Amino acid sequence: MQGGKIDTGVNAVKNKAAAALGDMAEVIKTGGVVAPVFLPRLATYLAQWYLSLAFFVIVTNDANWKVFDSMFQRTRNQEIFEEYVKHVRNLGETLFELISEAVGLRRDRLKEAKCEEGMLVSCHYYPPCPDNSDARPKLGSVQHCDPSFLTLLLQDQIGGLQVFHEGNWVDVTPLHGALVVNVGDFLRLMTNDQLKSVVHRVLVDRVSPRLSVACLYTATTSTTRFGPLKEFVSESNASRYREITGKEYFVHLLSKVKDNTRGLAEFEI
Ligand SMILES: O=C(O)CCC(=O)C(=O)O
Ligand SMILES: [Fe+2]
Repeated sequence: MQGGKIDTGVNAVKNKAAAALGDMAEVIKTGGVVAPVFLPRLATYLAQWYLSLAFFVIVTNDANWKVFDSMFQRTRNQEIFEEYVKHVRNLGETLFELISEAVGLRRDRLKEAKCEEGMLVSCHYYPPCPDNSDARPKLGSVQHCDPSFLTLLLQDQIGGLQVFHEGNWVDVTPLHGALVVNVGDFLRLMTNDQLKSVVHRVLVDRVSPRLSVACLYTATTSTTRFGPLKEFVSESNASRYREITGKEYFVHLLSKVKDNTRGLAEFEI
């Protein structure tokens, strides 16, 4: 993806996020498919005076674009958003092909298995938190694995994203013009644990607000059943998960607001 496109996306989001978030309540009332899935979870964890907002839009087909219409006509941000998502989808297609080959599958196998169909675009605005009265990390997003096959994340230059690696929280330092790509729970399920979903969280800055746009390839609205692909199951390597629909996974996830680092555990055999 060209750096210019990403810059355009970041700037558009920076300029318009506050307005879009301001309209969020109305969009939720009128939009139908907007799913503020993280809000209860964030509310549970945020410091008492600290508030983080996120809005979620499912982009699966033309009908759902109506939600973008309703949101971005107000903010005149629609074109840039659509263009950004188009570029992310192009990149995503290539990534799914590369990942398929990397795990020994046919190039188009993950596409064929419908990993690319649904997308959840999650725009985050994290206000700063100047409180240093104690040493506890100030969380903008609690630790979690993504409810996705794959997530393509655009973060601004503030930093704060961390992944849990070998017992430590490691900073994912922003790299100008780069997207962060991470494996989510659904790809872990499909590959029968060959690919692992990554545990991550977001710390807020003391001074500056932070913005990010996460595009999650996911199965939110799908009635399709997903389970370990037959290529990853054999006599010596039994299926570790039962088949689930996206809906089942999300219902379970929302019931576990305090800990979704192992959202898949529920579906283990
Ligand atoms: O804001 C970020 O950098 C990460 C957001 C995130 O983890 C998510 O949307 O799942
Ligand atoms: Fe995430």
